[in-house]
Amino acid sequence: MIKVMHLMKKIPNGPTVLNDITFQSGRGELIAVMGASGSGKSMLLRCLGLRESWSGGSLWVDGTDIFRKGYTAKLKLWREFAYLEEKPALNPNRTALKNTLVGTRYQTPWWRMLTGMVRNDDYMGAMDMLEKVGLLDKAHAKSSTLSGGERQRVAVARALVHGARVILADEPVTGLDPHAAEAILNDLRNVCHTQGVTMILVLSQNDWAERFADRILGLNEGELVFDITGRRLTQRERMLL
Ligand SMILES: Nc1ncnc2c1ncn2[C@@H]1O[C@H](COP(=O)(O)OP(=O)(O)OP(=O)(O)O)[C@@H](O)[C@H]1O
Repeated sequence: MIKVMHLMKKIPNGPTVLNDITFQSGRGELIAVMGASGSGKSMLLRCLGLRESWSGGSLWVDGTDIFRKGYTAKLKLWREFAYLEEKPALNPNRTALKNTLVGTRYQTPWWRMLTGMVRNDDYMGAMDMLEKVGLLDKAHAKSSTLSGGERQRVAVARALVHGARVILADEPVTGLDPHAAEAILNDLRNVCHTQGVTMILVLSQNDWAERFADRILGLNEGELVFDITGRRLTQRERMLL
């Protein structure tokens, strides 16, 4: 479904941050990206979400070469690939439910962006999605009262309600207590497997990646040093990070 071929990112007058990254991912996979600080994890996500230009390489989604297809293909990708920052921007005065219903700029009609008006079907869809990410009991809480992890999950629910098929999230559980982090990763994995959504997450802890991800990509100094499926890392692989 997603095929990344020879992705290269060079900062103008600066370093090469990603070099010759090639991998594929299937529908409904949860993929963890691991690597030391500065290895290029955030840049990889930003490049996949087209938040950064590519210096080289090609991106194929469902058989379409995105860079060759021009603006319409990119627009489709911006709609379908949700890039979630470490601290997603939510309206603090709106409830979790309203924030879920009102999407980001590429996903929401202008009148809904301004007014927050919703239809009944949309309302039920958003409640379903909040339930799937384990937040039904917080649906009517103002987002300013939610924890960092809960806000991340509202952002995930919002992306899913607005038709995201791929979610790119940078350290979605960093800073949470281990128990909460594991519960969230469990919810996210269920969403992948039941909704056919692909998630590519930067995860800082090896054991979370090993326990929850279907695949693990390892980055070191901008290079992909391993791409493993369905098993734990070997000692040698750990040393590569
Ligand atoms: N605009 C930029 N100009 C120069 N260097 C940059 C720029 N953006 C990123 N870099 C460099 O690219 C490298 C990778 O950055 P990136 O943020 O992707 O790392 P990371 O693996 O996500 O790190 P961390 O775990 O600390 O967040 C770093 O060395 C960073 O300094």
